[in-house]
Amino acid sequence: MKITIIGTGYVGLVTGACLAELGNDVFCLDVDQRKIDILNSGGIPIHEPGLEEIVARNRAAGRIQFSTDVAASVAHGDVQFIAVGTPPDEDGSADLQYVLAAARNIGKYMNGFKVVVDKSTVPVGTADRVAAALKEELNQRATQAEFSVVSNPEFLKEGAAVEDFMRPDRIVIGCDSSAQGEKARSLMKKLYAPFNRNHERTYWMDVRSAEFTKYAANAMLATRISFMNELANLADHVGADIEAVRHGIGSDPRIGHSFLYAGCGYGGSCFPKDVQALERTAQEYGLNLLILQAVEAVNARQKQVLGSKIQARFDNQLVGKHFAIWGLAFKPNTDDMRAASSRVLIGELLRSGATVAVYDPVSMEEAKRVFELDFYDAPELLENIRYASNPMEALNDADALAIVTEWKAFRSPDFDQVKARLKQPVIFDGRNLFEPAVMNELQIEYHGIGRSVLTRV
Ligand SMILES: NC(=O)C1=CN([C@@H]2O[C@H](COP(=O)(O)OP(=O)(O)OC[C@H]3O[C@@H](n4cnc5c(N)ncnc54)[C@H](O)[C@@H]3O)[C@@H](O)[C@H]2O)C=CC1
Ligand SMILES: O=C(O)[C@H]1O[C@H](OP(=O)(O)OP(=O)(O)OC[C@H]2O[C@@H](n3ccc(=O)[nH]c3=O)[C@H](O)[C@@H]2O)[C@H](O)[C@@H](O)[C@@H]1O
Repeated sequence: MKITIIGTGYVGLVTGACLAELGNDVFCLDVDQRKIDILNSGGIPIHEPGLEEIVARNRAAGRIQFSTDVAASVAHGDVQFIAVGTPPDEDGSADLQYVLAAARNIGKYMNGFKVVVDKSTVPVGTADRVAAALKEELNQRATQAEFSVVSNPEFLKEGAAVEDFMRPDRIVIGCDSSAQGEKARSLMKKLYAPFNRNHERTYWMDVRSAEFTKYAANAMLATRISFMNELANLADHVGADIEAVRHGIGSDPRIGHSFLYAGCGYGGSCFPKDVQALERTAQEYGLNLLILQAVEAVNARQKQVLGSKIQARFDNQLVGKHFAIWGLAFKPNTDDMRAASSRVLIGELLRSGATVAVYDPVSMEEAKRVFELDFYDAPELLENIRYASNPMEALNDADALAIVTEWKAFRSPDFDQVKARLKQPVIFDGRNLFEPAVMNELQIEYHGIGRSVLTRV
């Protein structure tokens, strides 16, 4: 099938590469010449396990091409996927300017029937706006060409994007019931057939429900995390261990084990923005989503939890103190630092007069870019960040270690070395990687999230 993907970011590039891998003829369009140049020279602009190999294999086989040529991209695909960003606007609502610009571009050049697929996460009602933008462009050209706008939200996770796309839990497709909608449905059915032959994992629904499903999923996951984080903070006070509680409740199949990990808050490009956008949608209809307001507030507080624990442990005297930080990305297996908890912690430490040595397996370059933005008002503080060459080296002469991201490489360190390098053996663990009892035996002072068991040496 001939497919065009508009936007070659995380979602667009993974979608394009995976669809090419299944034998489709894929045209990837982006407005960012730099990204297209990287892709055309054999590189990939993001860190995503397994993606580079798939892109290289399909490029060599001539099944995927990258370009900034809008007319050629519209001419290419019978199915046009819109996978551009939908960042938060100033009021938290989803900014649709890129989605609508992509739609207008399709309308400017299309001559025959096109299925236009909203892959981006977009508020309920966006498909109607995309259809209106297409019509407007067609009217301006006095051209009549048929189309159908389909909602096919994406549920992949960064760091596991290829695996998630290739082996989806579910495929949600929203089509309308017009003749064009039926035509679109049969094309989408054909396109997704290799993923689930009997379509046992495809959920067909109306367009608005499909749009809503995406926000409902992210909002539910964010809610579980904030709920557990709030309980973890209570566990710290009452002397319970949130990890034991997590196992205890997760074994109830009505609750399940996934996404119940307490930590130093959720980040990334999606949960924060999608929770906010859903709240704004509700406000447009005069409704307040009270649970989601609390989810956001709890998460904002949770991102400060490591900083607060460190302040308390050092009696609010951080001037001249030095901390090692393991993990900068918002989660493992990505270099993405959007809304990462590390940024809140490092902001707190530096602005309180401390210095830090940071280490992340892949986000070191991204960190330099991001910290310039975070400390635009106090650039002298950038001098107080040292970029370590490996996790152990980051520990040298630090007053404590703080762990923000649960990279595998941090899970079984040589604790003798950890103790030898730190000034004193103190660990603040924002992802509950270690067992308090083991830390106790090792004579390491351990501050987890909701683990209550605290040992002082
Ligand atoms: N990142 C993720 O894990 C997931 C993201 N999503 C959603 O997918 C959408 C895309 O997200 P990402 O891929 O992370 O964004 P991204 O920011 O990585 O990529 C978007 C790309 O679109 C390009 N672009 C913008 N306007 C364009 C236009 N008119 N024509 C062609 N290209 C254009 C940009 O240059 C950029 O390369 C968002 O709505 C997001 O919420 C959904 C599921 C997972
Ligand atoms: O819409 C999106 O873009 C995507 O958002 C999330 O994916 P992602 O943001 O890549 O990462 P997650 O693995 O969901 O983690 C998000 C944040 O939650 C935190 N988290 C996750 C799970 C948990 O139990 N506890 C917890 O604190 C992680 O550390 C991370 O900061 C969803 O999991 C995807 O299904 C969805 O497609």
